[in-house]
Amino acid sequence: MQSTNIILIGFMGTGKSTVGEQLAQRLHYERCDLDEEIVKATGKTIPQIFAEDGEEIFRQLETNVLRQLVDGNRRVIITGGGAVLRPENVQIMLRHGRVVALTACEQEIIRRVERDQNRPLLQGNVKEKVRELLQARAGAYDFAPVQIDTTGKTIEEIVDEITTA
Ligand SMILES: Nc1ncnc2c1ncn2[C@@H]1O[C@H](COP(=O)(O)OP(=O)(O)O)[C@@H](O)[C@H]1O
Ligand SMILES: O=C(O)C1=C[C@@H](OP(=O)(O)O)[C@@H](O)[C@H](O)C1
Ligand SMILES: [Mg+2]
Repeated sequence: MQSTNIILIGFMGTGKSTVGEQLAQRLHYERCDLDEEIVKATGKTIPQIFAEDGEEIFRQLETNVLRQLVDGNRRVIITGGGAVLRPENVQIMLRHGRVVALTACEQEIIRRVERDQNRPLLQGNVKEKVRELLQARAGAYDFAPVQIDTTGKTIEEIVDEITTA
């Protein structure tokens, strides 16, 4: 595998943060998580940013952090599920790394995110929110040349697939 950045995209709960950590360890790449960098930069949690500043500010922070992180090499850049919504971000990703999309079926996504309170867009009826957002974002992750279905796979199997893709 060439030395460059690997950029993980995918809907919430597809395992970007979990897989990214193992992938970075395996390849001896630096692990960079957009959400974590935003939290560090603002001193606020993600739900706090959404509640106090709104989604638009969060999206701007996401773009700013993405721009900074791609300016490096041998990084596993873990994005949040909505980072692909800005065409500007898609261009940055394609220009600066190998973009890998993780997918999972709807039931599996719901099972994985159900008990997590950290996703402001999924508060309330999680099943309904996931269904609505999956529809609204249909096709948004298709631009990645590598697509990996994570349903029923272990993290190790997914990392294997990414490193051999
Ligand atoms: N392949 C997998 N099989 C089972 N559970 C998984 C898998 N990948 C991630 N998870 C679990 O799903 C939840 C969401 O994973 P996370 O890595 O936070 O996803 P994302 O960053 O894409 O939102 C976590 O509890 C994680 O342990
Ligand atoms: O899909 C989204 O819009 C979001 C996904 C989250 O990251 P994960 O995909 O890691 O859950 C986080 O960035 C924020 O809650 C918004
Ligand atoms: Mg994540």
